[in-house]
This record gives sequence, C-alpha cells and structure tokens, in this order.
Amino acid sequence: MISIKEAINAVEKNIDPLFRETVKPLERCGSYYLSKDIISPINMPPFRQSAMDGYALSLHNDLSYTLIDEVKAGDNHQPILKPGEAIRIFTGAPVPETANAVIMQEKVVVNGSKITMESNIPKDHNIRPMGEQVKIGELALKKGTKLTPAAIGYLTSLGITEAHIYKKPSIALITTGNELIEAGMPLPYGKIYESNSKMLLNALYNLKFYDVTIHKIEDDYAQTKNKLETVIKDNDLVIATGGISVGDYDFVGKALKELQVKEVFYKVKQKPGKPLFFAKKEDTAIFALPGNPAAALSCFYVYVYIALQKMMDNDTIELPRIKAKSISVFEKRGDRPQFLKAIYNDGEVEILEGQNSSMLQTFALSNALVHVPENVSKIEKNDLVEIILLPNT
Ligand SMILES: Nc1nc2c(c(=O)[nH]1)N[C@H]1C(S)=C(S)[C@@H](COP(=O)(O)OP(=O)(O)OC[C@H]3O[C@@H](n4cnc5c(N)ncnc54)[C@H](O)[C@@H]3O)O[C@H]1N2
Ligand code: MOO
Repeated sequence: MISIKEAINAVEKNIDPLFRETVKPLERCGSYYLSKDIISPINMPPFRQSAMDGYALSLHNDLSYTLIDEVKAGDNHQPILKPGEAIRIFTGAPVPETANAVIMQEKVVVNGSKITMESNIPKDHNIRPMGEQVKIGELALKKGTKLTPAAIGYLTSLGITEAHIYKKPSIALITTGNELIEAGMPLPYGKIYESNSKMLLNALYNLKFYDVTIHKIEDDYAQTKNKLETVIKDNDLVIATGGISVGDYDFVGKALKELQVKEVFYKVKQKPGKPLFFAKKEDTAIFALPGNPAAALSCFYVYVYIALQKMMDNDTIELPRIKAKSISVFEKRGDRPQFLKAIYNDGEVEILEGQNSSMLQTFALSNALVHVPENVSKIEKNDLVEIILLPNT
C-alpha cells in the first residue's frame, strides 16, 4: 500500500498534456486554452473614437468655438474643422482627422451655434487613439491563454469568429454492480439506486469537462472486460467505480489485468478510498475508484482532478490546500490518514457527522475536506488542520 503523497506523485508523473488541437466557433470556446497565438486582424479601436458625448474641437487660443456639424456613432463622414470650429459628437463616434480634442457636454455652455468651455482642455483629451488596445498585426492573445468570457468578448471585438484550441479529454464513466438500479425506477429488495455516475458526471461538468459518456455494467467478468477494452480504446480517461476490492464479484481489477494495462498503483493508505487503482494503457489513463460513493468522490478530488489538470497542461494541478482552525473534535480510528467531509468558513472548519465512505448526506453540505495525517489521532477544538478546498459549484 502506498502513501497519499506517493499516489499523487505517481498520477502527476504518469499523465502528459494532451496537446491535441481543434477549431471551434468562438462562442463555444469558453474555458478552453488557445493552441495558437492570435494576431489582431484590425486596429482596436479601428478609428479615433470619442470617449464622451460632447463636442470635438479643432483647438485654438480661445474658450469659444463655432459649431459646424454633427457626427454620431456609426457615421462615416469626416467634417473638416478649422481651428476654432467644433462639431457635436457622441460616445463611440469617429473623431474627424481635423479635430484634436473632445470636451464633455457638461463642461460647455451652448448658445445657438456657439459653444463656450469653462476652461481649456489638452490636445487628445477624450479621444481613444486608433489601435490603442491592440494594433493590426500585433499579438492579441498568446497561445495557452484560457478563453474566459472577457477573452471571448475581446476576440469577437476584433472580428474573430473561431479559435484554435486544445481539446479536452474524452472521458468514460463506468459503473459496476448487480445491485444498481436507475433512479426513478421502483426499488426492489437488495438493490440501491446507482448514483456515482451522475455525481461524477456533475463533478466533471463543474470543472468544464463535457466530453463524457456513461457506461453501466453488471458484475459479469466478460461484460466488464469487453466494456473496459472498448472504452480504453476510445477515450483519454476512464473512470470506473466499484468492483475493485477483493470480493468474488469484483471484476474490474481482474479484467484490467487481463487487458494488460500498466498498473501504476493499487491501494493507497487512506480513508476513504483504500482500494484505489490507477493504470495506463498507451496514452489512456484509467482510474478504478472504490464503489462507496463518498470514497469515489474524495478520490476524484484528490487524484482524478490532478490527472485532468495535467492533461490540460495547467500550472496548478492540485486543489488549493490551506490551514484552518478546527471548531470540532474528531477522533481518528486506525492508522490510515483520512479525508473528512467539512465546511470551511472564514478561517474556521467544521468537521461534519456521517464520515462513513458509503454516506453522501454531509458531503452534500461540504465545501472542503480535512486531511488528517497518519500521525494525528485526535483533532481538538482550535487545532490548525490542513484542508482541501473543493471546487465551487
Ligand atoms: N474483505 C474486504 N472487503 C472490503 C475491503 C477490504 O479491504 N477487504 N475494502 C472495503 C473498502 S475500504 C471499500 S471502499 C470497498 C470498495 O469496494 P469496491 O470498490 O469493490 O466497490 P463495490 O463493492 O462494488 O461497492 C462498494 C459499495 O458502494 C456501492 N456502490 C457501488 N457502485 C455504486 C454506484 N455506482 N452508485 C451508488 N453506490 C454504489 C455498492 O453498492 C457498495 O455498497 O470495499 C470494502 N470491502
Ligand atoms: O476505503 Mo473505503 O473507501 O474506506 O470505505
């Protein structure tokens, strides 16, 4: 059995960035990373732009100007101003070549075709220069940039409609077990509702991984092996839950062995999630998570999360770990390090009831996991503990 640290390092070491490119319409590129530099095809702004509603002036040595014309946003005519002349102008409108400053309308007195300013304004006042944000041919955004809503707005403002991006992994979720019934169906004696697939699907969606398929198999060796063989061929990441312990009907481990995957580790000294299995087959990463739902989700956050971040070549690959003051008392049984469902708020953490790996009720309320190391057997009130902050939902 290996330690948590060794298991984390092994996941990190065995996953490489995917670096496979694709092109998508820009509006569908949110949360992806650019696989190519984007060069601006235009100057932004494309013309000298008024930043205010007011008057564009050809400056002279007097506070009064003669109004000769008007340019509003979207107009494409360029009145010619002589020194001492002004035009009415509005925010976003093109400032004619012959105007060299814009004054806000609040700062002038209008009298027929005469306007008088309170005081002088400097040259270029309230004019956004052409190409102020980015010039034609300049780097607009560099390869590797994450496409946030702002980035998509910015690129669209440059007239760009699609982007070269790195693909995200295709992921197969597999559940195993004869006892599993689809929610919504009647529940016969001995059965339980299958919940791991929807839980993990949403954990993946929450991290913006959408290329996910779900496969449900029974405790049948041939079925398990055939399904695993296909999904390993077709996906970058396979996440199975259940059937990985030592029971007579736990077929996932045996099937993976038969399929000659390269086992990286099996069993981690931790609670929950002891029978965690991680392997590679060519470039596909395979996690077999324990079937107990809370164990599966803890392992997802502590290990699968890292694999996903490495595949995307992210710099930060682990969820944030911080110290917090415990407001609870907790006694650890056994010597396995533990991950505890907890609520973190403003420097303090509350360890919740229902820590059993089969239970999700308090996981549903948790925003953190408390990490209790091997050598700590009791957490007292006010002890500083290490917590893992779960992703916001
Ligand atoms: N003799 C031993 N028995 C067990 C050991 C052990 O070391 N020796 N380890 C225990 C630990 S710890 C865990 S964790 C579990 C892991 O077992 P498996 O990964 O083989 O999972 P299953 O037995 O298939 O299921 C465990 C539990 O979870 C429920 N389950 C499974 N899949 C789902 C699903 N998709 N949705 C909801 N619930 C699910 C399943 O019904 C079981 O109750 O092994 C211990 N046993
Ligand atoms: O490792 Mo199991 O997940 O403790 O119950």
